[in-house]
Amino acid sequence: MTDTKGTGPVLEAEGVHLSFGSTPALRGADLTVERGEILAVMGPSGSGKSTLLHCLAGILVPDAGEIRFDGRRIDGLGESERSALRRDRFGFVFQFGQLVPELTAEENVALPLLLGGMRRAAAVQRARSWFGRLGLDGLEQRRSGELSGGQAQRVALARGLVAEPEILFTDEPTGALDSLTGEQVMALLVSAAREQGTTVLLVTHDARVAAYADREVVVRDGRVNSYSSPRVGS
Ligand SMILES: Nc1ncnc2c1ncn2[C@@H]1O[C@H](COP(=O)(O)OP(=O)(O)OP(=O)(O)O)[C@@H](O)[C@H]1O
Repeated sequence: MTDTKGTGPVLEAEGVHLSFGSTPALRGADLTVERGEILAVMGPSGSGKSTLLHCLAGILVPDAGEIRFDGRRIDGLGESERSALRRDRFGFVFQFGQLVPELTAEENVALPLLLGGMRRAAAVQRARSWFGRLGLDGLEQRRSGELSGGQAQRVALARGLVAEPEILFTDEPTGALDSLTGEQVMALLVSAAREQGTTVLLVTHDARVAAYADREVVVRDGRVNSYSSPRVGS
């Protein structure tokens, strides 16, 4: 599938509408995401940020409009194709790391590789290489209940990036952390994503979190209606 990788925008939403029953969540959302950029999606509570992220990631299917990944429409794909796309090309980190409690930290990180068909020994070895990088040395065998919030979120970050996804989708990744720990997680997220050229879509309320992005957009009433200038030097 990588032969479809082009040079245009990596992800686009055009005229996307989605309602939950009679509640309109997206009302003609347009967004273009450039390859390799770190984009913060901001906006008030209930404005449609998470719904937009879920449409772009192929989790939700819009009622109308188009979603394109690498120039190819994904909104018309069936559930199994969208699920393969999410597994093979995308990574995810949410507010509460959502580690599998029965698995050790290193098994959690290895999970996307195992789901992608990598042999267990190779997957665990690759997962382990993330622990030093994220300041998690010695925690490989812990289960999620034995980790602090910041440690668990760094494990979730390693899991989101271990398969070198083209896009990392992340929704309030530091929302459950105190501000210092949140800043550390953001700094690690940004440096790891840049190192491997992963595009990041970052939904957040928090201007301090958005400050790590190259660019910010604001969602209001289901539309992406305000663009800030790209940061100098980005
Ligand atoms: N599963 C759902 N069922 C019904 N309504 C929903 C559902 N998910 C979202 N909504 C509604 O859609 C609208 C947009 O929600 P969304 O979660 O995308 O907003 P948000 O900007 O991410 O909000 P927040 O910042 O509070 O997380 C809101 O009115 C919300 O109540």
